[in-house]
Amino acid sequence: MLDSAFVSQIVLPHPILWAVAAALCLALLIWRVWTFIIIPALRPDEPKLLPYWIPFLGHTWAFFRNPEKLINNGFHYFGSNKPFALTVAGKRTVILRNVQDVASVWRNTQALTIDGFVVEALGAFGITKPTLKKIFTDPRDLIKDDESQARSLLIRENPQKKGYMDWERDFFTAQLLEPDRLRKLLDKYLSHLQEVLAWDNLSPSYVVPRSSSEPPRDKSTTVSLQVFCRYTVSYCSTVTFFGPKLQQVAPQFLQDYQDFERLSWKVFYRLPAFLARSSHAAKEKAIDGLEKYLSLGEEERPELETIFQAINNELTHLGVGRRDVAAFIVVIIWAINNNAHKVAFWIFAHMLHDPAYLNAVCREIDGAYATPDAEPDMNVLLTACPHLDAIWYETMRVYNATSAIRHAKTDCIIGDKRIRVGDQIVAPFRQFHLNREIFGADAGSFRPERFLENKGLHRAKGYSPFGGGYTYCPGRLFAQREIYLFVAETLRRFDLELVPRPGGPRMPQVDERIPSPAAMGPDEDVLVRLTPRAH
Ligand code: HEM
Repeated sequence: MLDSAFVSQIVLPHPILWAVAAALCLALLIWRVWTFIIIPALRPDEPKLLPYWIPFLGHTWAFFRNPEKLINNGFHYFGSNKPFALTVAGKRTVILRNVQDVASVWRNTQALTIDGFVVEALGAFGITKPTLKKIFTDPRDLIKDDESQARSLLIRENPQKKGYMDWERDFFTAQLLEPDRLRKLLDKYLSHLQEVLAWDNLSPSYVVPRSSSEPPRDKSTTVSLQVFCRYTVSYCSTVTFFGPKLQQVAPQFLQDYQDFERLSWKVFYRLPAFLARSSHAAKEKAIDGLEKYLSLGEEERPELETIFQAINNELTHLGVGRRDVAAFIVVIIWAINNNAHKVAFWIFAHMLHDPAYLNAVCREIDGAYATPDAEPDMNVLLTACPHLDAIWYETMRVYNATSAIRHAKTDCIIGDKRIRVGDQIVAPFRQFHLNREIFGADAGSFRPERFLENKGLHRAKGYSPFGGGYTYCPGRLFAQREIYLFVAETLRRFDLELVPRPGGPRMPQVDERIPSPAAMGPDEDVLVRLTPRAH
């Protein structure tokens, strides 16, 4: 029994508070019925909105925290493959589930554009508003003096008078897909790879110091697989595109860039400044280094690749300041590296946990080297290494959380649903990649053999690890070839062995705590012993 004196002391909320609380609950209920039952019934041609409880906030938190889980919830809730909608940061975000709908989004370049997303992403990386305006303006309105007009590709070689961003897209595609240019880039990449994988050049940044209790071994070393992949890929691509001068004028650049890249998701997902201080600081340092490099005269950095030389020149012609140019280029360096080293990590990690598969890949790769000291034959790597192909396709299927993103400039119809101006459209490719109807009942498991059993599977509709439409990754050929070279040169030089871990071997899983706009990272590193191979 409660003490009556105690009961008399309990202060009950004032009746007015009860009334306010009841009115709020009633208003919320009416809002829910109106928004999620009445409106959908009145407007059957609109994408249905996944119900939520807090007006305005909607699905924002869940979308940034774990978009895949939220989207899966939506798929299960509606149980059909029609587009449905979320409310993210106050905007209607339409999610596509049908491969045909994605194809019609890619085709509809009149109504649907990536520009809004580009502005948001570049803004998050610190590029200033005036620059964001300039890159979408007709260049003839910005480049006025005769000398700049005579030198600018945006004026001279741009018959459709595209704004900088659209011009850059075409330029990238021409530079990175043209066979001769691609071959030259890869020749450079290979020479840097050979230099950086030479035994005496292995970097202390990924070598794990030997513990005093470990028996000394003849010529073998333990490395962190994560850092080995991140370092090697970023080093080789940076020297390929910028030459050794960048390292000379900004010796910290590579480290600063990697520090930034590790935390870049915080910038990309626009975490509040107090939660993303270290990532912004690392980004600013990387930009400092690049700015210093760009301030050299052209003759002092002759190895800067045409692609970046042109970006630097054209942005400068438009009147963009050097700091913004440097920030712009750091974003592109991020696009080049951020996915590639994670993909390489998963390929190595799976092979190390499946020795039979590793042996099969080693045998294939040996066939690409005519003699022990020869260069690898790219043609053999690309056409006569089915196990390497299969593990590449499977890694890109399972570990790539990329999406196609578009904004509606005008109303249009996708999958018989009305898309309105201002809507954001998202096609989450991983949902297609894990679709059992396309990849079989075990679509959720990592099994490269599916690509050996069905040789055309990588051409299946719904398999789009490099996106599509007018933003189809222009680096796709370079990416596949650089990773094949990295795998080939590593396996050719070293015997790879898992370092025993407490509890026995464990294949890392995707780190779900860190949201990823593309290739996903592991929840645990893998330690690998490298021993020079006897040929
Ligand atoms: C495994 C590595 C890579 C993956 C998984 C990947 C994936 C992607 C994806 C999914 C997109 C967006 C496509 C879309 O919006 O539809 C993209 C865009 C882009 N990628 Fe890659 N990429 C990789 C490597 C590279 C490399 C090595 C380069 C350059 C050498 C590169 C340059 C770019 C650029 C410049 C864009 C922007 C395209 C635009 O907005 O028009 N990527 N990439």
